Amino acid sequence: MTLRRSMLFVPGSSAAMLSTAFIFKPDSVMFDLEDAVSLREKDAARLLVYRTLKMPLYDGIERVVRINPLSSPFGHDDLQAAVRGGADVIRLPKTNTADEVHELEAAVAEVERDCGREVGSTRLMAAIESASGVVNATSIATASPRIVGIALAGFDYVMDMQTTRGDGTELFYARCAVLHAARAAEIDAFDVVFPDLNDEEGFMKEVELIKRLGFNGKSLINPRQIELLHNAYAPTQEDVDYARRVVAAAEQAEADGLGVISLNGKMVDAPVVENAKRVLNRAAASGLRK
Ligand SMILES: CC(=O)SCCNC(=O)CCNC(=O)[C@H](O)C(C)(C)COP(=O)(O)OP(=O)(O)OC[C@H]1O[C@@H](n2cnc3c(N)ncnc32)[C@H](O)[C@@H]1OP(=O)(O)O
Ligand SMILES: O=C([O-])CC(=O)C(=O)O
Ligand SMILES: [Mg+2]
Repeated sequence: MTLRRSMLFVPGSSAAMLSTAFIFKPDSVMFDLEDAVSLREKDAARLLVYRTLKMPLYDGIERVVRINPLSSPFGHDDLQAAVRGGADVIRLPKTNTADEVHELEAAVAEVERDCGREVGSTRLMAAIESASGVVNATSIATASPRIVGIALAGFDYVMDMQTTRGDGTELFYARCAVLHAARAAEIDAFDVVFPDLNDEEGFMKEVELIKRLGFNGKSLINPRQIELLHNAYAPTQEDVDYARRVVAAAEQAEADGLGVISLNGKMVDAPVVENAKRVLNRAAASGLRK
């Protein structure tokens, strides 16, 4: 089971953060060349990220690079550095249409061919940051077999919608649309960044909501948020005990030739058993909640 609960943004212009972020053990690290980097620092950041990718610091952590849009003066240079550096995933920001993914896919294949990397080995991710992106989420999610996930990017999205971040009501439709597009395409779905580092309660409330909706995880901006997020996604001992009882009861029912059965007054049928197995797999992959 590949866990993608936490995707930690690391500004590509910060040599200090680039050389230490692995310590915090996010599931994925995202070296940013886009909005965390000022115009003056774009070239230096690209070089720093390339050098970081070439170092063996991030073994066991998925390395994502957020490039600038291909229509910007930086996008193609960013892509060269990221693909040649050996990034696992390229994250395209501000994705509005499937055609932008097709354009990225073709550009990545060309760099892969040029640098001798296996064609198809670089994965893609699209960030959806506008009303058009949300409306086109399904075609974006299915635009390329290289796409491993789509992410909702809340800050640009609320700007486009002429509103601001609040209690989550403003993101409700977009979250559901992005999530359904991802699930229909059988790829991962990532929720927005939570900006207030001191509001732990607000962060946890948001995490509970997106976990309940079905997101795989969130983009994060600060290492303090990683442990909280991983812990919230980990099953409890109680969840695991119950899941084991469900699986054992289902195996007994199967041996007895029964379909649906009841366990302590609760119906157990195929999807319930499937869910119990998922809980056990997740516990094996992530450990139990502390
Ligand atoms: C809308 C968007 O596009 S969001 C995506 C773009 N934004 C980003 O990439 C921002 C990433 N995050 C950051 O730069 C920082 O966390 C900030 C600016 C938000 C807050 O910074 P600080 O107030 O210094 O955070 P904090 O006090 O928690 O930092 C503690 C330590 O963690 C480090 N740290 C903080 N954030 C990160 C990070 N994202 N990656 C790696 N290390 C980090 C700090 O450098 C500091 O290290 P030190 O103790 O060795 O000095
Ligand atoms: O991609 C993200 O998660 C962050 C971002 O750019 C936004 O919220 O606009
Ligand atoms: Mg953005």
